[in-house]
Amino acid sequence: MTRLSVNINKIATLRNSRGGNNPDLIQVAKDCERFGAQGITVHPRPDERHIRYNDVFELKKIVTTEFNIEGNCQEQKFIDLVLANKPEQVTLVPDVLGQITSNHGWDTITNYHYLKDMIAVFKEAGIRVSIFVDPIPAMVEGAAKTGTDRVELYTEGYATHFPQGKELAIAPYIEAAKAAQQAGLGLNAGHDLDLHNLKYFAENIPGLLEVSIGHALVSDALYYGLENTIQMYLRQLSLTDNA
Ligand SMILES: CC(=O)[C@@H](O)[C@H](O)COP(=O)(O)O
Ligand SMILES: NCC(=O)COP(=O)(O)O
Repeated sequence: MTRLSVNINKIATLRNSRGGNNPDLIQVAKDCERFGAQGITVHPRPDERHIRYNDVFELKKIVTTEFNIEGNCQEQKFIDLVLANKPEQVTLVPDVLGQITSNHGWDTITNYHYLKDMIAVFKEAGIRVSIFVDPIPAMVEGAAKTGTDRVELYTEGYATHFPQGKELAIAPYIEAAKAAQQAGLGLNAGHDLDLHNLKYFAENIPGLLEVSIGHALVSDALYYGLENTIQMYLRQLSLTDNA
């Protein structure tokens, strides 16, 4: 079954909005795991708008499932943070400063040499590496040459087009997933996955190992409660006969 990694960025957004420690990010991470989350994902950004660099050190002490740190390795502070905490996985995302959120994957062809060197640093430290890519087979094939362990398919396009036609929305992702399988890459996915579109995605994408979900899950938890929401997402994944 595809694993669910809960991205807790938006818990940190709420915490930071009042300057205190409510909600307590560390306690929420512990509870997410207790409620069934199979991983915790954070995406510390240079402006620390939500996850702070110090949060990562505290989370490393308590995460017992899989810790996935996402971010832009073009920032030395991010590299140092990951190497100091050695999470189970690092996901490299080509954000530029000031982006409201992540909105594109790596060009793994033009960035081949840079990614190959960067990935080697993290793998030398014993950290599994995933790189964020658009659902383009050539980008997946390019990723395979960099030595990465996995790719994470950027799923905003799927989520945006899903309501208009799920078959068309998922088509590029199936092709990209097949390219990952042919290249021997592990496959993750994330961004804007939610309770409406998750099951169809997971049951049609071959070899999907992990989804990381945050924004919609935390928003849903406002209505359904965090424990119930995590289990609703897990049910969407367990109901799928993963392709
Ligand atoms: C890489 C990606 O799509 C998400 O993991 C990202 O972490 C979302 O970041 P925000 O929570 O800052 O929108
Ligand atoms: N890598 C995707 C992620 O961690 C969460 O993305 P979102 O669900 O907040 O859009």
